[in-house]
Amino acid sequence: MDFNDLLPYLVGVPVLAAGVAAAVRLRRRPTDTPRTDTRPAETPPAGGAPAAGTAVADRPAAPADTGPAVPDEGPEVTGTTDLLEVPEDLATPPLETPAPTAGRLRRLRERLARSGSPLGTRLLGVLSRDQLTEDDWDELEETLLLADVGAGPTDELIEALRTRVRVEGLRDGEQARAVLREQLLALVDPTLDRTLHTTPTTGEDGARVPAVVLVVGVNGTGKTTTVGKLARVLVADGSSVVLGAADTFRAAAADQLETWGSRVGVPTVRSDRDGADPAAVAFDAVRAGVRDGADVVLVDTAGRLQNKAGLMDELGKITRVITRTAPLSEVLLVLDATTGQNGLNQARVFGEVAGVTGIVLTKLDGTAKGGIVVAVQRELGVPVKLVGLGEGPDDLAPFDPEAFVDGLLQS
Ligand SMILES: Nc1nc2c(ncn2[C@@H]2O[C@H](COP(=O)(O)OP(=O)(O)OP(=O)(O)O)[C@@H](O)[C@H]2O)c(=O)[nH]1
Repeated sequence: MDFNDLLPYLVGVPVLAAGVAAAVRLRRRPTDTPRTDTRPAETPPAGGAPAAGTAVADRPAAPADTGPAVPDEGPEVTGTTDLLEVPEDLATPPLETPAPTAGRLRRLRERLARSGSPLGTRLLGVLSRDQLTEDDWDELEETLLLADVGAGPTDELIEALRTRVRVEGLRDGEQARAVLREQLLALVDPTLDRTLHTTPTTGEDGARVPAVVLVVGVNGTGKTTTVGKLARVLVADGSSVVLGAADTFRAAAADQLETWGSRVGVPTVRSDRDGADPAAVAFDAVRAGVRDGADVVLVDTAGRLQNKAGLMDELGKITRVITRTAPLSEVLLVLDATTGQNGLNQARVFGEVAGVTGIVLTKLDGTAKGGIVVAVQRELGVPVKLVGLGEGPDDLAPFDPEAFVDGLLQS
């Protein structure tokens, strides 16, 4: 799906329809209490036995005790998720209507203006001077490096600008702006495919399989918030969504996710046991998505592991367990735009272990250092697909290179 195609005419009807459908699904298999499984966390179930006592709810529900971890290898794990009965008066909360995504990136202008003089404006200030001296070129270079553009892309841009100034000359500010805009755009690379793959596929047996989006990144970068915002975007687009709260490290993360989902009628598969096996939750979420005929399953993860080997183990296991049921459509790496070089180091590690297909750059509203967009794309060789522009529920925008560069060059 291309978010830029998001239909401005989307209003409450599809949202309400999705919400009602979610509520109906929740009541399809009522049980009096959540299933309880008291087996120890690391004991693999006997062949084909349930993997985890995870629960599905579209609002915070009674804690479900979590069963054992999903065996990484071994017998196939069969349907495991129990559904909680939702009391009638709670089952139909008022649903919100997410804002259309078209044009959201325009908000970047005002957010960037609040967080200081954007990179493009500072560059333009130097480039518009009469007769550029070597000191001016040094200043341009320093500005780019301080904005986290990275050494390689900075050299490229300076070289391209020097050539254009030499060949064309810069007559006035307007021309300087046009040249800078063109060169910044080339650096951000409008040719990269930024489509977010969220279309269901058909399995070998002909069955419909939801698109599965795995969201990874270190803690605090905004993963859970991004999953919640993305669910809203998808619902606005008319897709049915299931959330998987595989960030089992922080119990509140599941509550947070469930709250995001319930606001737009999207169910959340979760465990309330701290430290439950994240792969078990991810597995159950995907199975719930298949069973309910969902279009997309979004899986939130913890990313707290201190070393690369641990991270590789955990993400590897989650991936293997998910792909027993459905292929991964996207692995989105969430990065905090304000963390600069540190964020790049994280990106490198996740890029190596997680097979990242797209980057979500959050907190772009909190920095005028837009250069991180360029640096991280170069570092990982994958495009920035979405950007976070604030803490509001609809502050997630599809990344559009032109709108981004225009935001940087605002006067
Ligand atoms: N300003 C701003 N804040 C954001 C943005 N995205 C997320 N946040 C905030 O960042 C904080 C951390 O977000 P979470 O979604 O909890 O981060 P997380 O990566 O899931 O964290 P863990 O669950 O601890 O791993 C929250 O206060 C969010 O509101 C954004 O685009 N802009």
